[in-house]
Amino acid sequence: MPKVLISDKLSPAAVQIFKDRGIETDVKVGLAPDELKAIVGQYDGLAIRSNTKVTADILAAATNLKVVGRAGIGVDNVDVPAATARGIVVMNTPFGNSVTTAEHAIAMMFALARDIPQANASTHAGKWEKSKFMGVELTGKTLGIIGCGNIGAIVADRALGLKMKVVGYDPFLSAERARDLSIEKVDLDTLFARADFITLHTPLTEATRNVIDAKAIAKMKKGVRIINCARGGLVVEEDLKVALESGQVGGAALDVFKVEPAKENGLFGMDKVVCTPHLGASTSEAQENVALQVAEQMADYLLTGAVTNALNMPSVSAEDAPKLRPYMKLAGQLGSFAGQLTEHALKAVKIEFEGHVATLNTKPLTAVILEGLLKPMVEAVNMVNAPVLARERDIDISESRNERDGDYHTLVRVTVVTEARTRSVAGTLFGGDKPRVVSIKDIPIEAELGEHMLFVTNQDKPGFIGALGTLLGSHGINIATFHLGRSESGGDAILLTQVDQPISDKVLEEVRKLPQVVQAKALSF
Ligand SMILES: NC(=O)c1ccc[n+]([C@@H]2O[C@H](COP(=O)([O-])OP(=O)(O)OC[C@H]3O[C@@H](n4cnc5c(N)ncnc54)[C@H](O)[C@@H]3O)[C@@H](O)[C@H]2O)c1
Ligand SMILES: O=C(O)[C@H](O)COP(=O)(O)O
Repeated sequence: MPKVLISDKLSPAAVQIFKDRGIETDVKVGLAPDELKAIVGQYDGLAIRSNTKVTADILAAATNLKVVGRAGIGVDNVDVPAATARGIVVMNTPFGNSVTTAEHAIAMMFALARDIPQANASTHAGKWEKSKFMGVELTGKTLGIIGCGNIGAIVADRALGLKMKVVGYDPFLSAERARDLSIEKVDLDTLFARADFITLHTPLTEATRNVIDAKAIAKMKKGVRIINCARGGLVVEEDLKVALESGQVGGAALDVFKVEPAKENGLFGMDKVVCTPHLGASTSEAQENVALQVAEQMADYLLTGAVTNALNMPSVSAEDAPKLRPYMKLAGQLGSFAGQLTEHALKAVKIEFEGHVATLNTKPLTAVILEGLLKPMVEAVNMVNAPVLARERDIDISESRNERDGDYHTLVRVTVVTEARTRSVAGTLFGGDKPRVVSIKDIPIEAELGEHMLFVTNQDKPGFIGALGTLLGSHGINIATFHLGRSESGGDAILLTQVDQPISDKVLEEVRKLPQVVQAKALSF
């Protein structure tokens, strides 16, 4: 039975889902890194929010971990490359808290426009400072949205409802999507020049880090109000402080900080600053959504292999997972076959899907093929990190799909280009779920791959098969299956035989010395 650790405060709905799905669940919130490191090796899944830092060090101790589930959006607290390298799937819940966070940004905008937190504190203090708090109307003002993804788009929608003008900067926002959202797409300097309010909704990346610094602030309208409900590192807090003091920035509403938990910060106590402690996602609705989603996704992955919302692996639906299972085996075998035959640097891999398989989600099959292919060359490769490793090695990967049946109802062909040659191997499923190799180097053959195999290319001449059988017999090697193929009579021939024990280097050398043999390889699957 898989075991999951919940290490941040999640709605109890998550525990219930895990329990209902037969997954043992421990809840241990607030563990110090060393405490987490000491126990993480016991678990198959780790469910977190933003508090748990899933570092490379923690992952190194997570010897059984298969999935990290982030109940929320940002995964900047997870070392995703380190997880990928260890074959650990990292998934999030990209939509569960978007509305709630967008509403928080709008609430922050109102708070800034009308000094609500300051007026609230003053009124509670019995001061009745009616003339002190003079706000601004939002109607007719321009809101600049930096990052127009899920949350940015909802903020735009709400702002348009408030009769604001909305300009947006997002290099990945298409003109068509901007039109659909009624956002005027502008460049960053134009946004700075036109916006009365600026709200940030990008992830924290190298491109977005410090996007609001002194230089950027100098390009903004005097008195601009800035809202950050995305990530702390987007704003240079020291520069913001200077701009608030000078009046260049008229107010700032911050839900996120460079260092969290933010117990001390240079902006705290400033008159024009409104702060909340990373509450963007904190509504009962959003927390219920993300907890349910993450638990379902993690349970699906651990129990069925279905992958949803993974950041480092292609998605596989629960419906597709059983259909893909026999193909995963076939794909792994074909990749492994090609990888074990490869003796030179890989330049390109061409993967063709024909017939029924082309109607399925083939991305996971490509990942498994690459895993099999790279295994003889790269230590610790798995289907999660194989595409990354292949890219790092400049291997050109192409995939084609043709839903029409060819000679077979379903076929996967892997063609490998190395510095020395181009070689292909193809396979199908017999009876819907039994992998068979049906062509090697374009020579037809029909073979089931077993644990220990001998693959030989030879000249099609009489006497070879008898000689090989005698040689294997003289070493006490029992032949389980024997498959032959040839391009034409007397031409190139191939032989693939399954034997009951591994073939030693000594036996292989003797096979290679048989007069007709061009190449002989012991393969294992
Ligand atoms: N305060 C909170 O509690 C809270 C809650 C939820 C999400 N968030 C944060 O909000 C952010 C946005 O979440 P989302 O769900 O909208 O993400 P999203 O991926 O849907 O949208 C992010 C957008 O940013 C854009 N982007 C990327 N690089 C950019 C750049 N250099 N300049 C401008 N735009 C760029 C992307 O194209 C995308 O459209 C994330 O960082 C997330 O972690 C915070
Ligand atoms: O990225 C997110 O989803 C938000 O920052 C929410 O973080 P939290 O789950 O720690 O509140």
